[in-house]
Amino acid sequence: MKILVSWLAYNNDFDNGQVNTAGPTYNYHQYFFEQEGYDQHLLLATESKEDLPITRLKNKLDADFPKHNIQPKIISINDPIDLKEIKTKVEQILLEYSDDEIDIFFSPGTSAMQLAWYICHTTLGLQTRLIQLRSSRFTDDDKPERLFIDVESTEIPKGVILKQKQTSSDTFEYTEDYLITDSIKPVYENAYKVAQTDNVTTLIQGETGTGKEHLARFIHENSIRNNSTYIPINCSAFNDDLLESRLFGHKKGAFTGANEDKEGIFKKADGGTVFLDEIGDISSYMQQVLLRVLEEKEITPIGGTPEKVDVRIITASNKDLVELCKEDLFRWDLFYRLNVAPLELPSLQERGRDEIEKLISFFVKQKKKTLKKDSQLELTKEARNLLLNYGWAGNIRELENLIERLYVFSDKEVTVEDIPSFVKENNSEKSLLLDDIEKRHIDYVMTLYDGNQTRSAEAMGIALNTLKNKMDKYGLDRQNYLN
Ligand SMILES: Nc1ncnc2c1ncn2[C@@H]1O[C@H](COP(=O)(O)OP(=O)(O)OP(=O)(O)O)[C@@H](O)[C@H]1O
Repeated sequence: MKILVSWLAYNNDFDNGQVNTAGPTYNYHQYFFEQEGYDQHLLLATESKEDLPITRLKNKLDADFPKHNIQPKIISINDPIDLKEIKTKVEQILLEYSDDEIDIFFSPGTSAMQLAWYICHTTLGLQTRLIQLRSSRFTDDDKPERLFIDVESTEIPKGVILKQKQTSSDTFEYTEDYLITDSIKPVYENAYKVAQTDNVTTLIQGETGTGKEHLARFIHENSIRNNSTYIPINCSAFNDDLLESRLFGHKKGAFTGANEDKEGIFKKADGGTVFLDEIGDISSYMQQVLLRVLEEKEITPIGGTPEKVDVRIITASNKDLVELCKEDLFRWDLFYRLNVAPLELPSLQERGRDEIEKLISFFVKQKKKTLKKDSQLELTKEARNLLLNYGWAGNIRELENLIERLYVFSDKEVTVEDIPSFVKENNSEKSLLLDDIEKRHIDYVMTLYDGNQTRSAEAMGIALNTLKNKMDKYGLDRQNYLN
């Protein structure tokens, strides 16, 4: 079936109490309903005084377009600008048509109603399209123009509930535990938005040590669950039996050694957040169990009966889950359920030297405090360069650990001798000549900006001509960087 759904436009669909034939609903029927071949128009109105107008509008449409199937539906809404209430109601309606093609006529309604459409379109994973009309007053041919609102929808679990924000500020606050540099600012900004939307499952992807757990905790702390429990668990550390028991608990006597009832993490975190790290490593059996938990919102302790839980689930993986799905090692349906709000953290290499430098300074200051040192470490230029040229396969964690190690083993001034040999060995393959470093850096930045010399020069803080001259000098060809 092909359905059109829209709200009654209480002001614009009427003119002095009469149906406005230039109004959005009438216009839609006049110009687009038959052309699109709809089977039904679900015309929504809120209770109270709108029941009369909706009948009037339906009668007029029935008379002028007898073939059009119009189904008025009164929806009980206490407050037409209460987003949470409206969203819950329209979500239920849309889910009734989950097998159908649904065109949402976006224009009529309050802004909360429009926002509810938008959220449903982007999060419910249904076959919806958002449509608005440009009034004939603004078109060349005296006919309204139909426009599709181009936003990607994602395939995600049904029943996402937006809880209204309870924090007072619109953006997150920085604390001294975080360093949010340019490249990860957008990730944290998105994570903040994710945090404001309750019950949305998040998948954080990124190499080991890039800060996935850090980000998961940030989401919990900025969510309405921040006063409840947050429990992280590394799924790869357990076999199936142990993981199942850790997550869902067990009853006394469920297996040898189960001498008493034991609560699982999901129960302990009821009302809070569970962070499942290394989710790509769980077996197909556990994938199936987890999928059921996500679908039913209930857990079954080993040897027990199902129990409802209210837990926000954040997951992370340093493996590419799409690749795992393609290789049949991970279930697509579970992937879609987890990947409702994907977040990806870049590696230190991708973040570049500038940010590595900032992270070094950040941890030098932070560790002075946490390790209760009297004086702050200072790195000689050569020592610092060694760190900047290192590969950092272990990302932020490796960098943080190294600064701690330097605090333990070095005097106030850190020289090349203090830098561990694995860092120096990694560096020795690369020349430390300034020209070579500059060449490598230009190569890196040009790759980052796909050969765009203007942006690369800007990023490096040099003139475009200077960049061109240097590229000539080092024999770097712009063509090689174009995609
Ligand atoms: N934005 C940040 N600011 C300051 N420190 C950070 C930031 N992100 C991560 N860290 C620190 O880096 C270390 C590694 O981070 P985290 O444990 O979150 O990485 P991870 O990606 O979860 O690692 P793994 O894949 O091994 O589980 C932690 O000690 C964390 O405190």
